[in-house]
Amino acid sequence: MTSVKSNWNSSIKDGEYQRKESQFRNWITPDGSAGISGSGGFQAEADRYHLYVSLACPWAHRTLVFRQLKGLENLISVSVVNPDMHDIGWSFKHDAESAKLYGTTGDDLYGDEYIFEKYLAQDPHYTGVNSVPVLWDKKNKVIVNNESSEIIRMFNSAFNDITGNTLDFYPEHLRTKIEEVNELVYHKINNGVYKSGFATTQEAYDKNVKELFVALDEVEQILANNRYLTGDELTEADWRLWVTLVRFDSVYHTHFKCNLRLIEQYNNIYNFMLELYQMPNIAKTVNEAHIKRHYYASHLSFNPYGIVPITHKQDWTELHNRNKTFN
Ligand SMILES: N[C@@H](CCC(=O)N[C@@H](CS)C(=O)NCC(=O)O)C(=O)O
Repeated sequence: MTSVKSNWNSSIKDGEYQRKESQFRNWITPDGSAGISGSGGFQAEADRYHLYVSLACPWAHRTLVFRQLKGLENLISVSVVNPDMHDIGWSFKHDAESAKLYGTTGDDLYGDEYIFEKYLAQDPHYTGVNSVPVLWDKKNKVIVNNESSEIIRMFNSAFNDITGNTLDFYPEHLRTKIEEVNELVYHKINNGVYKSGFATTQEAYDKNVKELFVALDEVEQILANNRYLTGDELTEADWRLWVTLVRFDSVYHTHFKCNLRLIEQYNNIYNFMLELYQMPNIAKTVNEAHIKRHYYASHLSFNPYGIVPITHKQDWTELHNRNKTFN
């Protein structure tokens, strides 16, 4: 059928997981001028752009969160892949049951079967990673961008004139601080859980899992003294951490062997997680069944029977203590 291979095993070097660079780096801008990278021609418009996501993927999750925060729900449409990802990557397998359980939609725009078809449509010789999220231009039928850290920055400001939503999660005066926190959170936590879980040597696992928990201790301390990671304003840095937190106790702790502690055991981090979860329209971006099914049933080399464990229930709607601590 295809020579496309989508497998985390192909990204291992010296026992350690190496995340590959995203290749499509165009920017949507208010007037269609070129952004920080890539080419111009992608003007912010209602109903022109589309997101392809998995609800399991923390990187894709960031883009869904920003779609909500910035009031883009009616402007940017979404398709959700099937949680099971095997050799040829994300599929659009979809029926009434998967829709109900995992929120799948199929490729409701083009009827493709796999995500890789989007990439091959851009370049029949494409050999990069067939990842989600994909930000798609419905007008020109091209991929705009497949790097979530950039997609959230576009969403943060490019559509402001259309939506009138001027909330700013990357404010000028906090940028240095945000970048500093992102650096720690990305390498040691967001990607740290993957580097722990995908390690194929004891050394690589030991190193990464230790660094992960040192970083979590550091974050716990920051959140003891500050409501949010960069002070008293909620920024992209917080949301970038949060997508990993909501997957931690049910997946990373067990599946990726990040089991020194649960997030529930960190007073500040856990309450911070609850506070963000309870913000308007955010809870609906979390699909626990899709998350668990993806990780446990897709990485069969280290969970060969694809058994999805029961994980103990947490009530994320319970009262958090952040208002009391910081008023
Ligand atoms: N740099 C990308 C990373 C996205 C990514 O790694 N997505 C994973 C799912 S969590 C994926 O689709 N992987 C497919 C593959 O590795 O073949 C971003 O942040 O947007």
